[in-house]
Amino acid sequence: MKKIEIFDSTLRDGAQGEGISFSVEDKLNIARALDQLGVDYIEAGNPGSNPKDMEFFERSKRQGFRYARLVAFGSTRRCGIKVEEDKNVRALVSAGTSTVAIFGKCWDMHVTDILKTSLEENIGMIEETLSYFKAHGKEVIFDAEHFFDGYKHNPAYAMQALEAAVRAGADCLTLCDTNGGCFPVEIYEITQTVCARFPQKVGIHCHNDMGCAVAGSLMAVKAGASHVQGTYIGFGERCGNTNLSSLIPSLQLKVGYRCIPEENVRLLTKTANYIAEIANLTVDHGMPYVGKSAFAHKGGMHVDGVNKNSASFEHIAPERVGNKRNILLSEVAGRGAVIKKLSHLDRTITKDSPAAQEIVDLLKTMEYEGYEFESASASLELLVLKRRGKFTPFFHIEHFKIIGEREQEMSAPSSAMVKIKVGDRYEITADEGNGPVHALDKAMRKALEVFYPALSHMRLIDYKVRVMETHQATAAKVRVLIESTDGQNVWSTVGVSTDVINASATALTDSIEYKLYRDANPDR
Ligand SMILES: CC(=O)SCCNC(=O)CCNC(=O)[C@H](O)C(C)(C)COP(=O)(O)OP(=O)(O)OC[C@H]1O[C@@H](n2cnc3c(N)ncnc32)[C@H](O)[C@@H]1OP(=O)(O)O
Ligand SMILES: CC(=O)C(=O)O
Repeated sequence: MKKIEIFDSTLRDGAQGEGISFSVEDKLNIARALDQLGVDYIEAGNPGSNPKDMEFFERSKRQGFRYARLVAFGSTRRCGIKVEEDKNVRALVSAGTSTVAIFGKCWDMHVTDILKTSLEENIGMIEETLSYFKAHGKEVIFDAEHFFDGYKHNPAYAMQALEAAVRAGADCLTLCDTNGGCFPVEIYEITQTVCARFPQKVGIHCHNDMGCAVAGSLMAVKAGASHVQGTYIGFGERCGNTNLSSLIPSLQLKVGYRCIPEENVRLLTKTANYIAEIANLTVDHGMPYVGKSAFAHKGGMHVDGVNKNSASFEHIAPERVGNKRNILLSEVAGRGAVIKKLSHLDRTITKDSPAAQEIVDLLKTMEYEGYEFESASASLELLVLKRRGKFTPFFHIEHFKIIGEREQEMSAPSSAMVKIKVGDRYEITADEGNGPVHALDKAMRKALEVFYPALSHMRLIDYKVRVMETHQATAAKVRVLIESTDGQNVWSTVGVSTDVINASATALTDSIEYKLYRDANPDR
């Protein structure tokens, strides 16, 4: 099984992504997670750039890594000075890593227009800087910046830059599609030419400006590259970098290369969510392999197919990458989906029983009226239980009244009064809140906690209102989606009405009923 080295730059190129700002602690936590996953290199920053990166390298000297080597990143020396006079070079040495990644110019236009120096001087900058690090006993990865664009404009000069790196003893020649504008087929052809010319290890570093970074990297591997750089969930400068959480399983599960230890492949999804959490992002639902929707099936025929043979609509088993299958119920579902998702509520329902068709019809009618059950499965379960006569109400709301004030200075501008019935007992309570829904939520729970103390552990974590039929302006129907938790489980409910308070009351009632039902039926 051929080994492909994985070089993760989440902490360096990833930190160049808009909106990303890691603390030193964040960086240490991400580095540990990447090491646990088993990547070969963690490019952790640019010590000449800022004190945070320098502190990271200082603190990581006390940190042992099992699989990964830490890499400090920086450029070739500045023009017209000696290597040892360059403060970025000195910072790289003091970072103390055994591996450095040094980027150097390979596109003649960059030498003349950006560095504003001669083509010969740039070749000297590459050779002297890399030689300096080799003399300091470092493993040196040469990041051949803009290599593909440079090669397309002046192939002889781009090759001269690589030759300079080879003369200096570079351990790896990483070809960069810095502007992310090359087609995968160009990357394939040019990488193949480089691999044929140089016996050294060849690497690839792609940016995603055409949405082709993973494709370009896969093509480079096919052409002979054995070292791939990227960021773990793809964020980085501009449109980001090769997404390693897509690339690793593609190479390892489909082509048979070894990128990370086999037993760690199932950590891919967990690692993606962990890094996203630290970066204050959510993993894009549609992200290949690790996204929430990567194995979500919604179309009725797809769900039917997956029920019969999961390979019919899944390119790999989700568990292999630590993800899971999700069946979504909506107006595009069929009986197969209903059975898969809801038969645990009533074991007498089979695909051919009239009840299955009744539920499908109900679902489609209610979605036509504005409900959306895909993100409110708790409401759907309650609906089915009620229709099947398997639900005994825990309470009944006799009525409620909301009073709102426009006073700016009031601490709680809304109040709610609620009368509920539990068995043959009544409870009337009132409470106030920041707005009418908040006040209603508090008043309802205050009344119900008298009978069901466990409700004190429950709270709302998300509240969304979507206006439908906007052309009807303030008379339009609204859909309210509520997400609740009791610290152990999370569930979602929905309400629809032309009155936002009524829609909220429906979603709130479902949310409380669902909690009480789950507590009373723990094995359900
Ligand atoms: C393709 C890539 O992603 S490369 C990495 C890019 N990453 C970053 O830039 C993040 C870290 N950068 C920084 O913190 C700062 O840019 C620093 C500290 C490195 C430099 O800051 P400053 O000295 O103020 O320079 P500034 O950022 O304005 O300009 C970059 C300088 O580097 C030079 N430079 C760019 N690439 C190279 C190179 N490969 N080799 C040598 N010098 C280079 C530029 O010519 C320019 O030099 P000049 O100031 O003489 O015109
Ligand atoms: C080195 C690097 O980050 C690039 O060329 O894109």
